[in-house]
Amino acid sequence: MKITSAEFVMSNSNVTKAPKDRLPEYAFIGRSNVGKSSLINMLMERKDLAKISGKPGKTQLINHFKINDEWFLVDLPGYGYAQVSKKKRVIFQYFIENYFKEREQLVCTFVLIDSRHDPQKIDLDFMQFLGENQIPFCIVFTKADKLGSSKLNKQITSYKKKLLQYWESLPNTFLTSSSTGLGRKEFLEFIDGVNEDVAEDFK
Ligand SMILES: Nc1nc2c(ncn2[C@@H]2O[C@H](COP(=O)(O)OP(=O)(O)OP(=O)(O)O)[C@@H](O)[C@H]2O)c(=O)[nH]1
Ligand SMILES: [Mg+2]
Repeated sequence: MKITSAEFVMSNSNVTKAPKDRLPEYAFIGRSNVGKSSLINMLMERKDLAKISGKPGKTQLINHFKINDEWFLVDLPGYGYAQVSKKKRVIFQYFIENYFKEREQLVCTFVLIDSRHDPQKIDLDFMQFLGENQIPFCIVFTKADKLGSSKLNKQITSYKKKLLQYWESLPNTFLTSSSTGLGRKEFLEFIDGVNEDVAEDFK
């Protein structure tokens, strides 16, 4: 897929106010600081389409980007960031949960996992939530540049093994680095394929 346009449409904290266009939508979610916004910029080949920060908790709203006038990409706040006050955290969870439950256009969710980390309860719980709500998802391993190739392979293999303790089969997985562009082609090809598969439903 060639990216011909990528425009920021709106930010909000209420799914009912999200764009009304009937276009297939892809959401990016994961722990704070895992690299959601960076991955979006890497995919779109734009430096600061989505806002990035070294400090966790940068993205605080549901951000819609319209791509090629054909599909939406959604940057979401991270979960599991302890420094955000408890009250705020509850609100985050509520509007994120609502987004996933209510957004009919959502065709696939990308759950981002830092390649260096072992499986963590919060991510496994989130995947469980998606499964229970019949929301299709893929796993995206991020920051692949931070590990040497043998350590990286070992880490990914053991992550998948652990997942198979909870799931009968593995979802699609992607290995990415926003620093090197690793995984960009496969990722965009995947989205292209899903867009074609769902085209009938969006007519
Ligand atoms: N080396 C390396 N650093 C990365 C990569 N992706 C993200 N980072 C860095 O990780 C930090 C967090 O990146 P963000 O893209 O803001 O992460 P986020 O998941 O959107 O974070 P929140 O919006 O706070 O939830 C930044 O300092 C990025 O530069 C990557 O692939 N490789
Ligand atoms: Mg972000």
